Amino acid sequence: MRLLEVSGVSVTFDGFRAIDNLSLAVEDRGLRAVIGPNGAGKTTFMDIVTGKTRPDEGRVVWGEENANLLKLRESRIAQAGIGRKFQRPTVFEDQTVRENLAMSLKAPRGPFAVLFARRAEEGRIRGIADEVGLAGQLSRRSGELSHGQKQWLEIGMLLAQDPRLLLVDEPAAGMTPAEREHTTDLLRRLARDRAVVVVEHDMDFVRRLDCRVTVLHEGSVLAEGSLDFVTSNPDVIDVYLGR
Ligand SMILES: Nc1ncnc2c1ncn2[C@@H]1O[C@H](COP(=O)(O)OP(=O)(O)OP(=O)(O)O)[C@@H](O)[C@H]1O
Repeated sequence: MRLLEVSGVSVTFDGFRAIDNLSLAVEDRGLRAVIGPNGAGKTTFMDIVTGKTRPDEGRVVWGEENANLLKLRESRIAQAGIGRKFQRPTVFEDQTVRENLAMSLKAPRGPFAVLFARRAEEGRIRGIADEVGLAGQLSRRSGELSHGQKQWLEIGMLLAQDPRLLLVDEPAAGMTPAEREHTTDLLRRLARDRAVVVVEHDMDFVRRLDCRVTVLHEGSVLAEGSLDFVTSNPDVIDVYLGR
């Protein structure tokens, strides 16, 4: 099923067209990599989807009901199921891994929910920690984690909100080879039952993701397909790889 559809979107900053008639669709499951040269519009694309930037024209529709995301505030879009992972981790360093995850879980409502909430919450926290590979780190102060572990914790914090679409900005940056491998496995696993869109510069990392690739250039889609397909496209070689 089609989860997100961006069509004919344009954004102009001070007369400069950062996004130019961009159309791009994302299915409800699976991984997608978005690549492209500096200034291609990758960050602005994510800003539009998350409601941070409003386009001048075009449509952005979401979910079964084709909800118009352009009418929703940022907080509403997050609640609708779009989670965004920025490049630098923003975990609470003085809190433990468990406390960081607990804060991100949806607050249970109602008097009966509260009675059972603690045990259920611990189960969720353990489940998420397991999923991102931090099961042995729950009691550690987050500030002591490695850079990669902080990134995984932040992904865990997003998972606590059950997103249907995860937008992940340059996850491999600053990671050791072992951390990259773990991150690739994690993203691929997460994409089994949700949509995961990864913006990434590192071609080796993209290759290991082994997924459909969208190449952006000057604010629109230049090519789309497997990595081998797009990297053999002469236009892509010209604007991105050949330099
Ligand atoms: N708020 C803004 N005001 C003015 N220009 C902007 C603004 N945001 C982005 N731009 C410009 O829009 C273009 C697209 O930027 P964007 O950050 O989306 O590209 P990118 O593909 O993410 O690049 P990078 O790979 O360097 O992160 C760039 O030329 C940038 O300078």
